[in-house]
Amino acid sequence: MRKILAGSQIKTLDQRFIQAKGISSLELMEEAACAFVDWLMEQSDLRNRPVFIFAGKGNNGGDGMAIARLLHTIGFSVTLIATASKEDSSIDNQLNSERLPDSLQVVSSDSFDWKIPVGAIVIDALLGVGLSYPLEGRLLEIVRRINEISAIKIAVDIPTGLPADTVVAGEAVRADFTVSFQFPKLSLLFPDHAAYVGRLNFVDIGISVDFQNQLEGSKFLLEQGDIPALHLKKNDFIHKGDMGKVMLIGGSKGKVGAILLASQAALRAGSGLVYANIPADERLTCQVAFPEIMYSTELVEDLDAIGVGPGWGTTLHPEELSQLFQKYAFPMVLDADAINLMAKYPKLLHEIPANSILTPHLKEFERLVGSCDNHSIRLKKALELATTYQIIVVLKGAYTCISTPDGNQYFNTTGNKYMATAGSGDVLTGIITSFLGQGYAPVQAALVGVFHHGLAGDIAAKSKNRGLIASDIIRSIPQTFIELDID
Ligand SMILES: NC(=O)C1=CN([C@@H]2O[C@H](COP(=O)(O)OP(=O)(O)OC[C@H]3O[C@@H](n4cnc5c(N)ncnc54)[C@H](OP(=O)(O)O)[C@@H]3O)[C@@H](O)[C@H]2O)[C@@H](O)CC1
Ligand SMILES: [K+]
Repeated sequence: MRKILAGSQIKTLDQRFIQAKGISSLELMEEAACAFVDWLMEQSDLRNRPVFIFAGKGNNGGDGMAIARLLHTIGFSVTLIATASKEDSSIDNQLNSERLPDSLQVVSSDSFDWKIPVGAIVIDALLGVGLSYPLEGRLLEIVRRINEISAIKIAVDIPTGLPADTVVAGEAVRADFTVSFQFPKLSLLFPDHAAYVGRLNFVDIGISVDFQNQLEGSKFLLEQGDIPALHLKKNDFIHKGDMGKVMLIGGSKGKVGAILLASQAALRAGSGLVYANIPADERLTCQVAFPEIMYSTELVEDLDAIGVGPGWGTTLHPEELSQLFQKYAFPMVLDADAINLMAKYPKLLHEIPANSILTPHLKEFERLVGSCDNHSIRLKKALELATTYQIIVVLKGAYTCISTPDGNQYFNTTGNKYMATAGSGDVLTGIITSFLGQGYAPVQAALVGVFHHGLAGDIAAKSKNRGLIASDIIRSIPQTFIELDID
């Protein structure tokens, strides 16, 4: 699993890597520039446009110079706008400046006329992870102008002005695309930075995951390649009892749909037996509509896992949750109104069975821990919640973050904006409950559940776009197992 390194660690890693490989930092920069250009060439709608590259004084600027040379060589019309004098620039920046062919147009930012045609590409190579204070003066002016013009803006490594690990203070480049080298930087995953980062892409510059993982860190990116190893193997002799007997609890009158979505999702994720705990007078209709689900108004015995909360109602007595904690003293999934109930009666937090999985969206989370000014604070509080109560906190949203009792945080890479639709969270509750019931360790159930949920949403979004509804996610769950080659 890829570690998310701090901005300050990237230089160390860089140096260790070039030493171990016996290459120069200039060669690594060339690798990065090539990876950027390869990415650009793969975007068919971005080809054949004039390119304006703004280069700063550090190695991000050096990347910009190398990119300018490569694009010029393959026939792009390139203008390079340099913001620093050669003497002020980093060594590799200077070396790349010397490599620029005479035929490439280079202008100083002080004399640049800002005549950038609509539809042109603007490449931001002003500053990278070396940013050490908020933008000011001339550089701030340049960034403001870049943000005003109507062009396709692509940030190299990180939009200029964004710190690698914390929330932006002041201004930053508002990119349409960010092409980041090798390591995910934490701040690129913050919802606060959506308008700066645009569409995020990682490109490989040859530094292996093993190499990255030699550095300290407790934050990880959860990617497709990580998932198969997290799955339990099922042999050909299993029966439905081996696939877990689970119950979804919630679904008050008028909100039964929430529990039906969760129950169907649990079945589609592989559960052997699924009970939906719903009001008695809703039973008949539901039974006809969804015959694979079993219905009960009682708390069924011998369950392997439960998921509590979707559509449960907002007028519950804390005893109702306390009773579940005592009866089923195993890790369980707690969502929606179960979380709202804990926010109302915080003493319930002390009673949660260890390793239970809470799946709040941002608002539910803030009801629980108090309001947070930004995502950096939210992430800190999520980790605190997980370690204090020895639970797993799944903070839902883009790059859903899973905080674990041992202090790790995992950021999911599947999912899309079209999944922000009614019932999407209920589906996630069903999927995680299903994996818990199948015998997955709670952290595994959360990681795998979040990934499959997002992947099902990605598959559904291909044909449904903004018309995607929660049932489309459920229908796509089986395809996720096929795509990941999980039998
Ligand atoms: N392994 C990798 O990932 C690879 C990384 N590569 C690339 O290197 C980039 C990192 O390069 P970098 O360290 O030279 O930092 P970068 O941001 O270009 O400039 C730092 C300079 O800016 C200055 N400065 C700081 N804040 C400022 C401000 N607000 N306003 C004005 N100036 C400010 C700062 O001054 P100082 O803080 O020292 O006073 C220093 O002089 C990385 O993002 C990637 O693009 C690839 O080439 C190869 C592989
Ligand atoms: K940049």
